[in-house]
Parts: sequence; C-alpha cells; structure tokens
Amino acid sequence: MTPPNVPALSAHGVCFGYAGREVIHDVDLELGRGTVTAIAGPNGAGKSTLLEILAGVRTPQQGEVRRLGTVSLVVQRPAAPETLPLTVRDTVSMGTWGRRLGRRQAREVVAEMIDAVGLTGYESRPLTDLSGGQRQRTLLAQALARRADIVLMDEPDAGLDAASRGRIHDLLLDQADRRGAVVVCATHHDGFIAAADRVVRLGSVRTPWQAPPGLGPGVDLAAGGDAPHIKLHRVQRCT
Ligand SMILES: Nc1ncnc2c1ncn2[C@@H]1O[C@H](COP(=O)(O)OP(=O)(O)OP(=O)(O)O)[C@@H](O)[C@H]1O
Repeated sequence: MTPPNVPALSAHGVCFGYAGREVIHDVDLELGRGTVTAIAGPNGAGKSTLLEILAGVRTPQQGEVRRLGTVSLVVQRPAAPETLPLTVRDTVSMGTWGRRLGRRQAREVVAEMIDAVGLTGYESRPLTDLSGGQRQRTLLAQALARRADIVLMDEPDAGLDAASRGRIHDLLLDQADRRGAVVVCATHHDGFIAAADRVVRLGSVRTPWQAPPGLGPGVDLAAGGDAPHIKLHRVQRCT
C-alpha cells in the first residue's frame, strides 16, 4: 500500500493527440491516496482520453504517467457482449478474480457490490436485457469488486436518474474515504464536481470551459486555483 504522502498516481508533461490534432496538452497531476478528482469539461474536451492515458490504455506522446498499485477503469457507454450471455452476477464476479478470495467471501463481495449499486434482484438478469444505466452500474460494481488502488471512471453517472446518480457519487466518495483509493472520475455533474477534492478542467480553444453557477472563480481553467499541484491546460499544440 502506498504511503499517504507519496502520489499514487502522477502525470508529468503529458501530451496526446489523434492524427496530429492535439487533445491533451502538458498535464501535470499528483494524486495521493484517499483523494477524489473530478475531470470536467465539455463534450470532446479530452476527458476520456485523459482517463485512458492515466489508466495506461493509451501511451502519452510526450510526458509520463506513474501508477503505484492496481488500476481499475470503467469506460463510457459499454456495449453488452451479445454473444456471451453473462448475467449481472457473472459480470460482477469477474471483479473478484485475482483477489484470492474464498468462494464464500467472493460471493459476499459480489452481493455487497450489487447492493451498493442498487441492483439487488437483478443478479440473474443477462446484461443484454439491462438498460444502459443498469449495465453501467453493473460494470461499476465489477470495477469496485476489484478493490483497485486507483479507480478511474468515465462518466459512471451518465444517463442515471437523480437517485441512482447520488448513490453512485456516494459510493465513489466512499472508495476514497473508507479504503484510501485514488478516485478519478470524468463527469458533467456539478454535484460531484463540488464534492471532489480536486477538479481538472479540460477546455478547448473553441469552447472554453464555463464554471457552473456556484463554483468560485478560484478553480478556473489553467489557473491552478484551489489545486495548485494540478497544472491545467487547454487545447494547444505540443512543441
Ligand atoms: N480514437 C479516436 N480517434 C480520433 N479522434 C478521437 C478518438 N477518440 C477521441 N477522439 C477525439 O478526441 C477529442 C477528445 O475526445 P474524448 O472522447 O477524450 O472527449 P470527452 O471529453 O471524453 O468527450 P465526451 O464528454 O463527449 O465523452 C474529440 O475531439 C474526439 O473526437
């Protein structure tokens, strides 16, 4: 387990672009255990790209990312595998693989996670029969069952009603508070942004990020604001 004063997830000078068009420019982050970071910004600002880089799914074209511990990434709008008839229970169970739990303990973790995301009663339902929001919550439960040190989530609250969204937000905040996970979550929801310890705001030159009402100017794009360890950025070319 990483000591509290050592960043469990850090990025230095990270740049990334698609086909020569830069999306992520010179991001610096140092995130310690037990912290919650929201990645905010308009559609297309680069939130998913940054999460994938932090997770190690994409390699930065410049700069480096360091991770201490295990990583769990939940991608946005996952498709259900039509040819693989997995149930909610099967899917969440996969999260326990590799944790060396006994059968009974694994069953308990699966039941606990299914309950935590509000899907008790759906255990035997195939993923293909679920709504997009239910499927998203199933994959969230799977990710949380892994008990990864670094939990990266791409809009796990998208398309959920207010009650489900609140439940998911509380669950993510709990991951940091109760077991010291590093939680990083892309979101469009001001409630989560306000509750996070850190906010990384991605903007673009054409559509600059606008602070939602109620959020102070101290956390503006490129300003560092209340999170001076985070160097923010906008879409620019790497030189
Ligand atoms: N595989 C790809 N190939 C080329 N361009 C891509 C690819 N993935 C994303 N992009 C582009 O990179 C930019 C950032 O995309 P990204 O998905 O990271 O944004 P986002 O902030 O997560 O958006 P949203 O809020 O809509 O999910 C967009 O302009 C997008 O079109």
